[in-house]
Amino acid sequence: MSGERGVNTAGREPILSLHGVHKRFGGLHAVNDVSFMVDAGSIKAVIGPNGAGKTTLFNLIAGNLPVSAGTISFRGQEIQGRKTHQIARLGMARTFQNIKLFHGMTALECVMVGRHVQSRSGFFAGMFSLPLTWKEERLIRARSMELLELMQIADLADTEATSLAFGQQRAVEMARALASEPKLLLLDEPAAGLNIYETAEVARLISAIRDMGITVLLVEHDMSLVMDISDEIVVLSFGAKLAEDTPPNIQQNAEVIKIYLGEDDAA
Ligand SMILES: Nc1ncnc2c1ncn2[C@@H]1O[C@H](COP(=O)(O)OP(=O)(O)OP(=O)(O)O)[C@@H](O)[C@H]1O
Repeated sequence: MSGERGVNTAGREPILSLHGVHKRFGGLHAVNDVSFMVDAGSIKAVIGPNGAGKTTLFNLIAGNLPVSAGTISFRGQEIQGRKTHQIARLGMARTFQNIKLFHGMTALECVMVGRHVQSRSGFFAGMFSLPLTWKEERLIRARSMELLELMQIADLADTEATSLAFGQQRAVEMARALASEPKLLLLDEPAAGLNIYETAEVARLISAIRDMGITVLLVEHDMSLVMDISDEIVVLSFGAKLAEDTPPNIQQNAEVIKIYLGEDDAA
């Protein structure tokens, strides 16, 4: 098959494919006929001005919202219409634009809850504190500590998560998402609210996650982060796909430049 708009799709191995995806909220067409693929092992970014439909698209992919039309295939299975926990069990994890950590839990405990999705006792045991076997508990704790080490916050394992600095909370959230051992990680604005040093650290972490063999799809406003780490970029404008290409080509795309220059907070 030949590629569309600058991207060669021949011989690709998508882990995620969207075909003709629509989302309407009453009269508002928030996502309008969006199609693209995410190659296994790649980092792909979705960018676009405020209100372009990026978060809505993430919510459709992760099952937080039902699609109005179209298909979403993940690891060879159509997932539109499935529940979030069913999609999570297929190997998808996500973080949220607004960090969602549990009050009263340490950083380590937050990551361990993420791990319960994969444990034999399962997600509900994690949520309702049903007893895990001693062996399961020990393995989950050890793996969760490894993830905190990967995120370079192992020394904060016993600190209450919501009392951590913002950048550290993002690292906990990424570790929690990784704890379910996803094949695809969705990151919704991982650099939002971070300073340039924390953003550089997040860029390093995302590349490290990809190097672990995990595919990454991210929504992000920080253009230098997106251009640095992405293999490909999808640009949304008013819910529709405006462009899909490599970072150098997106930077030179006249239509993309136009929508960003027309925006007050263009990067
Ligand atoms: N639950 C909802 N009900 C009605 N309208 C919604 C809902 N969620 C999003 N929208 C609208 O859909 C459009 C797309 O919103 P969305 O949050 O997906 O954009 P975005 O690209 O993620 O924006 P931002 O960069 O500001 O986060 C906006 O006009 C928004 O107001």
